[in-house]
Amino acid sequence: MITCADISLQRKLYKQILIAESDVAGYGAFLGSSVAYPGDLIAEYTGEIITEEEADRRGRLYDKQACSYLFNLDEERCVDARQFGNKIRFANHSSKPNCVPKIKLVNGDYRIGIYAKQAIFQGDELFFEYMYDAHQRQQFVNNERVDDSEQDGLIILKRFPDNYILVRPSSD
Ligand SMILES: C[S@@+](CC[C@H](N)C(=O)[O-])C[C@H]1O[C@@H](n2cnc3c(N)ncnc32)[C@H](O)[C@@H]1O
Repeated sequence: MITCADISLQRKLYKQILIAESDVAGYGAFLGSSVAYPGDLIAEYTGEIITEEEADRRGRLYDKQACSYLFNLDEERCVDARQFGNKIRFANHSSKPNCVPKIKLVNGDYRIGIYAKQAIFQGDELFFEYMYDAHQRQQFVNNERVDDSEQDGLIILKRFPDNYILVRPSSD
């Protein structure tokens, strides 16, 4: 569902996010700020806006690698965060997530805000529910992620050396 913009997305009032090894799969995104309250904007899911056709083409490749950064914007367009996304693309899937994505119309553009569903504390891993197909959902359920050297984190991290912090903060 598309809803109207909120000020926090318009003003890019994002929380700090850290990347570290996930508790469930590969790398994950963790809250670096002290706390996020329900409804707070955490981050914006950014990337390349591509057509459904291109998403299908890339999706077949990503399926083979069992690692996808595609996010369906609407029936015709998709956001691919693999090459040009930001840290929130490392957020993993959960059926009981602490975050929820919302598509907002901001100054005529559709943007994807990732919002806190509940109170989230510094060092907590961030999850949202992916809207992938049944086959991929089953892979998550079975935890059948196949490792791929290009998607294992390090190559991507080298491409964006300034954007990533590989130390998980202590939650003490
Ligand atoms: C957007 S990436 C998330 C970051 C990823 N963990 C990484 O290291 O690059 C999405 C991919 O992470 C993996 N993934 C995400 N959530 C998962 C889960 N709950 N169980 C198993 N694999 C998951 C799948 O391979 C999925 O295609």
